[in-house]
Amino acid sequence: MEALKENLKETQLYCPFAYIDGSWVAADSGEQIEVVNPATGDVVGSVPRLGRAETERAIAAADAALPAWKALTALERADALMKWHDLMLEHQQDLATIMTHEQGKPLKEAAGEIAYAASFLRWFAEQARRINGETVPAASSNQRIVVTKQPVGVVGAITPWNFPAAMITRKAGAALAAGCTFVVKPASQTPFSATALAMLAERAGIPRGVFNVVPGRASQIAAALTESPIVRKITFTGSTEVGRELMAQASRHVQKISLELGGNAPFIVFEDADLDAAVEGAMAAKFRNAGQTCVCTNRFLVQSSVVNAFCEKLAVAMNSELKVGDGTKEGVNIGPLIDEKAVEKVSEHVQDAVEHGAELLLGGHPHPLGGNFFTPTLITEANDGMKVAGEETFGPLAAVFPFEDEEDAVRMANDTEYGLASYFYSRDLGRVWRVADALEYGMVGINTGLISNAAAPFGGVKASGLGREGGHQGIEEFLETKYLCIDLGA
Ligand SMILES: NC(=O)C1=CN([C@@H]2O[C@H](COP(=O)(O)OP(=O)(O)OC[C@H]3O[C@@H](n4cnc5c(N)ncnc54)[C@H](OP(=O)(O)O)[C@@H]3O)[C@@H](O)[C@H]2O)C=CC1
Ligand SMILES: O=C(O)[C@H](O)CS(=O)(=O)O
Repeated sequence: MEALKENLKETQLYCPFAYIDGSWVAADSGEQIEVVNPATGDVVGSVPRLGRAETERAIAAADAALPAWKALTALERADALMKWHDLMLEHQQDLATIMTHEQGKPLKEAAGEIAYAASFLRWFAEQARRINGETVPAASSNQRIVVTKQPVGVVGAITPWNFPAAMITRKAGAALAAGCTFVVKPASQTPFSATALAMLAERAGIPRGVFNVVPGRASQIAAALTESPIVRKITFTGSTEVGRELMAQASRHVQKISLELGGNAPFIVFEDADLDAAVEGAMAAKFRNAGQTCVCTNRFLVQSSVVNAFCEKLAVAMNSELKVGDGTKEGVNIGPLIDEKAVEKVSEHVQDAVEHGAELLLGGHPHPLGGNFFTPTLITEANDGMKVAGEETFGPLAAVFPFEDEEDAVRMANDTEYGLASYFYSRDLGRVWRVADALEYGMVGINTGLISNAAAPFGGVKASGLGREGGHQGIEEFLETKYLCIDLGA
């Protein structure tokens, strides 16, 4: 715990409390969640383990804060979000240090996430002032049809450990810009990024009750959020399994719901691709956050005529560019996985693939550093009978599946229950449009391995979720449409 605070310029950003109605509070039970550094196993600190009763108080606080917050002008809300944005960037290094200690990603990558997270506050501050209604030609001359937009109200959010700041601001930025108030349960493995955000929201002048952070028992907090008719929107990022549960729970009060769930991204390399560019894109799409992102490539589908050349180039890049270690150490760009269970899953996928005929070209085992570190791994001759074909690995395993022709590639790419991100490399214009049209995914990276930015509608289809975050679509998730029919009389 001291190690983290000693590394902060501003130790007050280390906030071991929940944040409800503008107060820093403990759990009613006094229970705590211990947070462990995934690289060292050291205790980073503890936060309160809240439950149903505290969450109900947070919902009540958000409800009480709603009228005044939504009555502000769009410009006033935008200004508050921009102050929060500026404070995030002012404290970028401290926020990154907190994140690396609790989530493990290398400091440079954590600082990048802080900038990415802040970009959502700026994006939605701009969007706040462009929530437009419309008038529609009425059927009769003495009537007027007006369509207006209003905030949905109190929002309940549950977020994952892999992007502990960006997944909160991607939701809270849109919600607050729309005039909603917000209660978020962060992942238990990464609560300090969330409480630091609350500290900065408070300093930005965001009024008490507008933004609340409730670390604690996931099922109890989710129950409190979904059983409350005051909560009008549920927004979740995490596994498809939990997303399905929340969708069912949200049906009780017909709450609006956005789900950003799991993925199984294909990365298709056609024979007409620029192979060097494809390898550069592959490194970005596979190894960001040590492979622990929902948009990371899970399957490399490579045309058989270029599969050997691609694998050779990718192996060279992996060997020369990837350095595994503690994310606080200079030069490290592959940190630990989040926990032992994650290491076991990657090991299981590698072992299963080899047992079913895959050829191991690089790595294939936990890293000599031990603990939660895993050696970046490359296998080829993968096929659809392997676990890695259908399950999200969520780790540094690059699995190469050869294919024969374009039709084969599209069929293989779409052969999954997921539909979040996909990528392909081709320099044939006709192929680019044919494949982009045929891929059953919410997002398609074409000749690039990095697609995430606040200006674009991020989200998936099928088992990867519902709704979009970012773009102009992102704020619509927190608005209701109201239709006014005005009769002007005789
Ligand atoms: N589409 C996207 O943008 C993203 C998708 N994901 C997906 O999530 C998975 C990995 O993330 P991970 O955090 O392990 O996912 P989980 O779904 O396990 O956890 C996500 C959040 O849900 C909470 N949670 C866990 N169980 C329940 C429950 N029964 N009811 C309500 N909330 C619950 C967790 O709380 P607690 O921490 O206390 O257990 C955490 O805050 C992968 O499948 C990944 O692809 C992850 C990030 C982004
Ligand atoms: O949690 C995730 O995986 C993020 O949604 C991925 S991204 O937005 O950083 O690309």
